[in-house]
Amino acid sequence: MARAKIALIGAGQIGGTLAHLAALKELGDVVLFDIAEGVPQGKALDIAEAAPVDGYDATMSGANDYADIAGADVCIVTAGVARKPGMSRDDLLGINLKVMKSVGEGIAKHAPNAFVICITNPLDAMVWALREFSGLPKEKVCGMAGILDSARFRHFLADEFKVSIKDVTAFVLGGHGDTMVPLTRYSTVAGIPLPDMVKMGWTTQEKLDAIVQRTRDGGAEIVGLLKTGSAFYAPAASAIEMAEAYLKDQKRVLPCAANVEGAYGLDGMYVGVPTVIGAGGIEKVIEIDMNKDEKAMFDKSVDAVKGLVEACQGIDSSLA
Ligand SMILES: NC(=O)C1=CN([C@@H]2O[C@H](COP(=O)(O)OP(=O)(O)OC[C@H]3O[C@@H](n4cnc5c(N)ncnc54)[C@H](O)[C@@H]3O)[C@@H](O)[C@H]2O)C=CC1
Ligand SMILES: O=C([O-])CC(=O)C(=O)O
Repeated sequence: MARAKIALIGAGQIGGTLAHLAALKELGDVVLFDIAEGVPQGKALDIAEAAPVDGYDATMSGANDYADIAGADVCIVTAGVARKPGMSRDDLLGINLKVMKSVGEGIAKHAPNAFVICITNPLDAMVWALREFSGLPKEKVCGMAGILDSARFRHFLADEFKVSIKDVTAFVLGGHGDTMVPLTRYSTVAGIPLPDMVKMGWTTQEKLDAIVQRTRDGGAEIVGLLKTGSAFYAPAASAIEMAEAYLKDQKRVLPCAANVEGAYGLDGMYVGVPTVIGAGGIEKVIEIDMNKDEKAMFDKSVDAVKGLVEACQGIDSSLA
Protein backbone atom coordinates (compact mmCIF):
# COMPACT_ATOMS: atom_id res chain seq x y z
CA MET A 1 0.00 0.00 0.00
CA ALA A 2 1.30 3.47 -0.87
CA ARG A 3 2.50 5.60 2.02
CA ALA A 4 0.20 8.29 3.31
CA LYS A 5 1.03 11.91 2.43
CA ILE A 6 1.12 14.40 5.28
CA ALA A 7 1.16 18.12 4.50
CA LEU A 8 2.30 20.45 7.25
CA ILE A 9 1.08 23.97 6.52
CA GLY A 10 3.48 26.15 8.49
CA ALA A 11 7.08 25.04 9.00
CA GLY A 12 7.86 26.96 12.17
CA GLN A 13 8.44 25.57 15.65
CA ILE A 14 5.45 23.22 15.70
CA GLY A 15 5.66 22.41 11.97
CA GLY A 16 9.28 21.24 12.24
CA THR A 17 8.53 19.16 15.34
CA LEU A 18 5.51 17.61 13.62
CA ALA A 19 7.67 16.61 10.65
CA HIS A 20 10.23 14.95 12.89
CA LEU A 21 7.60 13.06 14.92
CA ALA A 22 5.72 11.95 11.78
CA ALA A 23 9.01 10.61 10.41
CA LEU A 24 9.99 8.83 13.64
CA LYS A 25 6.56 7.17 13.71
CA GLU A 26 6.68 6.44 9.97
CA LEU A 27 3.19 7.88 9.51
CA GLY A 28 3.89 8.75 5.88
CA ASP A 29 5.80 11.02 3.51
CA VAL A 30 5.90 14.62 4.66
CA VAL A 31 5.63 17.92 2.77
CA LEU A 32 6.45 21.01 4.80
CA PHE A 33 4.83 24.13 3.34
CA ASP A 34 5.55 27.72 4.39
CA ILE A 35 5.57 31.20 2.86
CA ALA A 36 9.11 31.69 4.15
CA GLU A 37 11.46 30.60 1.37
CA GLY A 38 14.14 28.12 2.37
CA VAL A 39 12.72 27.31 5.82
CA PRO A 40 10.54 24.32 4.84
CA GLN A 41 13.25 23.09 2.46
CA GLY A 42 15.95 23.44 5.12
CA LYS A 43 13.93 21.65 7.80
CA ALA A 44 12.93 18.88 5.37
CA LEU A 45 16.56 18.28 4.39
CA ASP A 46 17.72 18.34 8.01
CA ILE A 47 15.12 15.74 9.04
CA ALA A 48 15.85 13.60 5.94
CA GLU A 49 19.51 13.61 6.96
CA ALA A 50 18.54 12.18 10.38
CA ALA A 51 16.81 9.20 8.71
CA PRO A 52 20.00 7.16 8.19
CA VAL A 53 20.71 7.44 11.92
CA ASP A 54 17.15 6.84 13.14
CA GLY A 55 16.29 4.40 10.36
CA TYR A 56 12.88 5.66 9.26
CA ASP A 57 11.47 5.34 5.77
CA ALA A 58 9.68 8.59 4.95
CA THR A 59 10.49 11.18 2.33
CA MET A 60 10.70 14.83 3.41
CA SER A 61 10.25 17.81 1.12
CA GLY A 62 9.83 21.55 1.54
CA ALA A 63 7.51 23.75 -0.51
CA ASN A 64 6.38 27.33 -1.06
CA ASP A 65 3.72 26.37 -3.60
CA TYR A 66 0.38 24.83 -2.57
CA ALA A 67 0.54 22.59 -5.66
CA ASP A 68 3.07 20.48 -3.73
CA ILE A 69 0.50 19.43 -1.11
CA ALA A 70 -1.62 17.84 -3.87
CA GLY A 71 -3.47 14.73 -2.74
CA ALA A 72 -2.41 14.99 0.92
CA ASP A 73 -4.23 12.56 3.22
CA VAL A 74 -3.68 14.75 6.28
CA CYS A 75 -3.01 18.49 6.56
CA ILE A 76 -1.86 19.92 9.90
CA VAL A 77 -2.10 23.70 10.00
CA THR A 78 0.22 25.81 12.14
CA ALA A 79 0.62 28.71 9.70
CA GLY A 80 0.38 32.12 11.32
CA VAL A 81 1.76 33.92 14.30
CA ALA A 82 2.38 32.78 17.89
CA ARG A 83 1.96 35.02 20.92
CA LYS A 84 4.69 36.62 22.99
CA PRO A 85 4.62 37.53 26.71
CA GLY A 86 1.90 40.08 27.50
CA MET A 87 -0.37 38.89 24.68
CA SER A 88 -3.44 36.68 24.85
CA ARG A 89 -4.21 34.08 22.20
CA ASP A 90 -7.14 36.26 21.17
CA ASP A 91 -4.75 39.08 20.18
CA LEU A 92 -3.69 36.85 17.25
CA LEU A 93 -7.19 36.72 15.76
CA GLY A 94 -6.94 39.47 13.12
CA ILE A 95 -3.60 38.44 11.65
CA ASN A 96 -4.20 34.67 11.77
CA LEU A 97 -7.70 34.99 10.26
CA LYS A 98 -6.11 36.27 7.02
CA VAL A 99 -3.71 33.33 7.10
CA MET A 100 -6.63 30.88 7.49
CA LYS A 101 -8.20 32.30 4.34
CA SER A 102 -5.18 31.54 2.16
CA VAL A 103 -4.60 28.17 3.84
CA GLY A 104 -8.27 27.17 3.50
CA GLU A 105 -8.28 28.05 -0.19
CA GLY A 106 -4.98 26.23 -0.76
CA ILE A 107 -6.25 23.04 0.90
CA ALA A 108 -9.61 23.20 -0.89
CA LYS A 109 -7.88 23.43 -4.26
CA HIS A 110 -5.09 20.88 -3.78
CA ALA A 111 -6.05 18.50 -0.96
CA PRO A 112 -9.85 18.48 -0.71
CA ASN A 113 -9.96 14.90 0.61
CA ALA A 114 -7.57 15.51 3.49
CA PHE A 115 -8.29 15.22 7.20
CA VAL A 116 -7.41 18.72 8.41
CA ILE A 117 -6.14 19.42 11.91
CA CYS A 118 -5.86 23.10 12.78
CA ILE A 119 -3.50 24.24 15.53
CA THR A 120 -3.26 27.98 14.82
CA ASN A 121 -4.62 30.26 17.58
CA PRO A 122 -7.05 31.42 18.77
CA LEU A 123 -7.83 27.78 18.07
CA ASP A 124 -11.61 27.39 18.16
CA ALA A 125 -12.30 30.48 16.04
CA MET A 126 -9.48 29.67 13.61
CA VAL A 127 -10.65 26.10 12.98
CA TRP A 128 -14.17 27.43 12.42
CA ALA A 129 -12.84 29.98 9.91
CA LEU A 130 -10.63 27.39 8.22
CA ARG A 131 -13.68 25.16 7.70
CA GLU A 132 -15.66 28.07 6.29
CA PHE A 133 -12.85 29.14 3.93
CA SER A 134 -12.06 25.58 2.77
CA GLY A 135 -15.64 24.32 2.47
CA LEU A 136 -14.44 20.82 3.43
CA PRO A 137 -16.86 18.44 5.18
CA LYS A 138 -17.26 19.26 8.87
CA GLU A 139 -16.13 15.82 10.02
CA LYS A 140 -12.86 16.28 8.12
CA VAL A 141 -11.86 19.59 9.77
CA CYS A 142 -11.02 19.75 13.46
CA GLY A 143 -8.76 21.52 15.90
CA MET A 144 -6.08 20.39 18.35
CA ALA A 145 -6.20 21.76 21.89
CA GLY A 146 -8.01 19.37 24.23
CA ILE A 147 -5.31 16.69 24.04
CA LEU A 148 -2.66 19.28 24.90
CA ASP A 149 -4.64 20.83 27.75
CA SER A 150 -5.47 17.36 29.10
CA ALA A 151 -1.81 16.31 28.80
CA ARG A 152 -0.77 19.32 30.86
CA PHE A 153 -3.41 18.47 33.47
CA ARG A 154 -2.20 14.83 33.50
CA HIS A 155 1.42 15.90 33.93
CA PHE A 156 0.63 18.15 36.91
CA LEU A 157 -1.56 15.44 38.49
CA ALA A 158 1.03 12.68 38.08
CA ASP A 159 3.57 15.01 39.67
CA GLU A 160 1.26 15.77 42.60
CA PHE A 161 0.27 12.12 43.24
CA LYS A 162 3.75 10.72 42.49
CA VAL A 163 2.26 8.09 40.20
CA SER A 164 2.97 7.05 36.62
CA ILE A 165 1.61 9.35 33.95
CA LYS A 166 0.29 6.16 32.31
CA ASP A 167 -2.31 5.79 35.08
CA VAL A 168 -3.62 9.37 34.94
CA THR A 169 -6.45 10.27 32.59
CA ALA A 170 -7.97 13.72 32.14
CA PHE A 171 -10.56 15.54 30.09
CA VAL A 172 -10.26 19.24 29.42
CA LEU A 173 -13.14 20.52 27.30
CA GLY A 174 -14.44 23.89 26.09
CA GLY A 175 -12.54 26.56 24.19
CA HIS A 176 -8.73 26.70 24.19
CA GLY A 177 -8.47 29.86 26.23
CA ASP A 178 -8.68 31.16 29.77
CA THR A 179 -12.19 29.68 30.11
CA MET A 180 -11.22 26.08 29.26
CA VAL A 181 -12.93 23.46 31.41
CA PRO A 182 -10.74 20.87 33.17
CA LEU A 183 -13.31 18.31 34.36
CA THR A 184 -12.12 16.84 37.66
CA ARG A 185 -15.02 14.36 37.87
CA TYR A 186 -14.00 12.85 34.53
CA SER A 187 -10.27 12.85 35.30
CA THR A 188 -8.88 9.85 37.15
CA VAL A 189 -5.98 7.99 38.65
CA ALA A 190 -6.40 4.38 37.50
CA GLY A 191 -10.15 4.99 37.24
CA ILE A 192 -10.48 6.79 40.60
CA PRO A 193 -12.10 10.21 39.95
CA LEU A 194 -10.14 13.19 41.31
CA PRO A 195 -12.82 14.20 43.88
CA ASP A 196 -12.37 10.71 45.40
CA MET A 197 -8.60 11.23 45.47
CA VAL A 198 -9.27 14.29 47.62
CA LYS A 199 -11.61 12.30 49.90
CA MET A 200 -8.94 9.60 50.19
CA GLY A 201 -6.45 12.23 51.39
CA TRP A 202 -4.04 11.98 48.43
CA THR A 203 -4.33 15.74 47.93
CA THR A 204 -6.39 18.68 49.17
CA GLN A 205 -9.14 20.56 47.36
CA GLU A 206 -6.93 23.68 47.48
CA LYS A 207 -4.04 21.88 45.76
CA LEU A 208 -6.40 20.41 43.16
CA ASP A 209 -7.88 23.86 42.48
CA ALA A 210 -4.35 25.23 42.00
CA ILE A 211 -3.55 22.44 39.51
CA VAL A 212 -6.75 23.20 37.59
CA GLN A 213 -5.73 26.87 37.38
CA ARG A 214 -2.17 26.00 36.35
CA THR A 215 -3.66 23.87 33.56
CA ARG A 216 -5.75 26.82 32.36
CA ASP A 217 -2.62 28.98 32.40
CA GLY A 218 -0.43 26.25 30.88
CA GLY A 219 0.17 27.98 27.55
CA ALA A 220 0.97 31.34 29.16
CA GLU A 221 3.40 29.67 31.59
CA ILE A 222 5.49 28.39 28.65
CA VAL A 223 5.22 31.71 26.77
CA GLY A 224 6.49 33.48 29.89
CA LEU A 225 9.49 31.15 30.07
CA LEU A 226 10.39 31.03 26.35
CA LYS A 227 9.72 34.76 25.74
CA THR A 228 10.16 34.36 21.94
CA GLY A 229 7.11 32.20 21.19
CA SER A 230 4.91 29.45 22.59
CA ALA A 231 4.97 25.73 23.32
CA PHE A 232 5.74 23.35 20.49
CA TYR A 233 6.82 19.90 21.67
CA ALA A 234 3.59 18.94 23.48
CA PRO A 235 1.36 20.64 20.87
CA ALA A 236 3.08 18.68 18.07
CA ALA A 237 2.85 15.37 19.97
CA SER A 238 -0.87 16.02 20.53
CA ALA A 239 -1.63 16.69 16.87
CA ILE A 240 0.35 13.62 15.82
CA GLU A 241 -1.89 11.52 18.10
CA MET A 242 -4.91 12.81 16.14
CA ALA A 243 -3.27 12.23 12.73
CA GLU A 244 -2.31 8.70 13.72
CA ALA A 245 -5.86 7.95 14.93
CA TYR A 246 -7.17 8.99 11.51
CA LEU A 247 -4.54 7.27 9.37
CA LYS A 248 -4.75 3.98 11.31
CA ASP A 249 -8.52 4.11 11.87
CA GLN A 250 -7.88 3.70 15.60
CA LYS A 251 -11.27 5.00 16.82
CA ARG A 252 -9.43 6.89 19.57
CA VAL A 253 -11.55 8.80 22.09
CA LEU A 254 -9.83 12.20 22.18
CA PRO A 255 -10.89 15.70 23.22
CA CYS A 256 -10.75 17.89 20.11
CA ALA A 257 -12.28 21.08 18.75
CA ALA A 258 -15.03 19.57 16.62
CA ASN A 259 -18.04 20.97 14.85
CA VAL A 260 -20.83 20.31 17.34
CA GLU A 261 -24.30 20.08 15.85
CA GLY A 262 -27.08 19.18 18.26
CA ALA A 263 -25.02 17.87 21.18
CA TYR A 264 -24.56 20.20 24.17
CA GLY A 265 -27.39 22.32 22.76
CA LEU A 266 -25.00 23.71 20.12
CA ASP A 267 -25.81 24.60 16.57
CA GLY A 268 -22.77 23.87 14.39
CA MET A 269 -20.03 25.62 16.31
CA TYR A 270 -16.46 24.49 16.99
CA VAL A 271 -15.49 23.86 20.61
CA GLY A 272 -13.54 21.26 22.55
CA VAL A 273 -15.56 18.08 23.18
CA PRO A 274 -14.77 14.37 23.48
CA THR A 275 -14.72 12.79 20.02
CA VAL A 276 -14.04 9.48 18.30
CA ILE A 277 -11.39 9.80 15.57
CA GLY A 278 -11.09 7.11 12.91
CA ALA A 279 -10.91 6.77 9.13
CA GLY A 280 -14.07 8.86 8.81
CA GLY A 281 -12.42 11.80 10.56
CA ILE A 282 -14.44 13.01 13.53
CA GLU A 283 -16.74 9.98 13.57
CA LYS A 284 -18.63 10.91 16.71
CA VAL A 285 -19.05 13.73 19.19
CA ILE A 286 -19.60 12.26 22.66
CA GLU A 287 -22.09 14.16 24.80
CA ILE A 288 -21.22 13.61 28.45
CA ASP A 289 -23.43 14.43 31.39
CA MET A 290 -22.43 17.62 33.16
CA ASN A 291 -23.62 18.82 36.57
CA LYS A 292 -24.78 22.40 37.10
CA ASP A 293 -21.32 23.82 37.86
CA GLU A 294 -19.65 22.00 34.98
CA LYS A 295 -22.35 23.12 32.54
CA ALA A 296 -22.00 26.73 33.72
CA MET A 297 -18.22 26.61 33.07
CA PHE A 298 -18.76 24.98 29.67
CA ASP A 299 -21.42 27.53 28.67
CA LYS A 300 -19.11 30.40 29.66
CA SER A 301 -16.38 28.92 27.49
CA VAL A 302 -18.82 28.46 24.59
CA ASP A 303 -19.81 32.13 24.91
CA ALA A 304 -16.15 33.19 24.76
CA VAL A 305 -15.69 31.19 21.53
CA LYS A 306 -18.91 32.65 20.08
CA GLY A 307 -17.52 36.15 20.75
CA LEU A 308 -14.37 35.31 18.79
CA VAL A 309 -16.36 33.87 15.89
CA GLU A 310 -18.40 37.09 15.79
CA ALA A 311 -15.15 39.08 15.75
CA CYS A 312 -14.04 37.03 12.70
CA GLN A 313 -17.36 37.77 10.99
CA GLY A 314 -16.85 41.47 11.74
CA ILE A 315 -13.42 41.43 10.10
CA ASP A 316 -14.25 39.31 7.02
CA SER A 317 -17.74 39.86 5.63
CA SER A 318 -17.57 36.63 3.59
CA LEU A 319 -17.89 34.78 6.91
CA ALA A 320 -21.01 36.59 8.08
N1 LIG B 1 -3.90 24.86 19.48
C1 LIG B 1 -2.94 24.81 20.38
O1 LIG B 1 -3.07 24.13 21.40
C2 LIG B 1 -1.68 25.56 20.17
C3 LIG B 1 -1.62 26.52 19.20
N2 LIG B 1 -0.46 27.19 18.93
C4 LIG B 1 -0.48 28.12 17.83
O2 LIG B 1 0.12 27.50 16.68
C5 LIG B 1 0.59 28.50 15.78
C6 LIG B 1 1.99 28.15 15.31
O3 LIG B 1 2.91 28.17 16.39
P1 LIG B 1 4.49 28.01 16.10
O4 LIG B 1 4.76 26.90 15.17
O5 LIG B 1 5.15 28.03 17.42
O6 LIG B 1 4.77 29.40 15.36
P2 LIG B 1 5.99 29.79 14.40
O7 LIG B 1 6.01 31.27 14.30
O8 LIG B 1 7.23 29.09 14.83
O9 LIG B 1 5.55 29.17 12.98
C7 LIG B 1 4.53 29.68 12.21
C8 LIG B 1 4.92 29.54 10.76
O10 LIG B 1 3.83 29.96 9.97
C9 LIG B 1 4.38 30.56 8.81
N3 LIG B 1 3.36 31.36 8.14
C10 LIG B 1 2.92 32.60 8.46
N4 LIG B 1 1.98 33.00 7.58
C11 LIG B 1 1.79 31.96 6.72
C12 LIG B 1 0.97 31.75 5.59
N5 LIG B 1 0.12 32.70 5.18
N6 LIG B 1 1.05 30.58 4.95
C13 LIG B 1 1.92 29.61 5.34
N7 LIG B 1 2.75 29.76 6.40
C14 LIG B 1 2.69 30.93 7.06
C15 LIG B 1 5.57 31.35 9.32
O11 LIG B 1 6.47 31.66 8.27
C16 LIG B 1 6.12 30.40 10.37
O12 LIG B 1 7.15 29.58 9.83
C17 LIG B 1 0.45 29.83 16.55
O13 LIG B 1 -0.72 30.49 16.13
C18 LIG B 1 0.31 29.38 17.99
O14 LIG B 1 -0.38 30.32 18.79
C19 LIG B 1 0.68 26.93 19.65
C20 LIG B 1 0.66 25.99 20.64
C21 LIG B 1 -0.51 25.25 21.00
O1 LIG C 1 -0.33 29.66 24.81
C1 LIG C 1 -0.12 29.81 23.58
O2 LIG C 1 -0.05 30.89 23.00
C2 LIG C 1 0.07 28.58 22.76
C3 LIG C 1 -0.97 27.62 23.15
O3 LIG C 1 -2.10 27.70 22.73
C4 LIG C 1 -0.64 26.68 24.21
O4 LIG C 1 0.55 26.39 24.46
O5 LIG C 1 -1.58 26.18 24.83
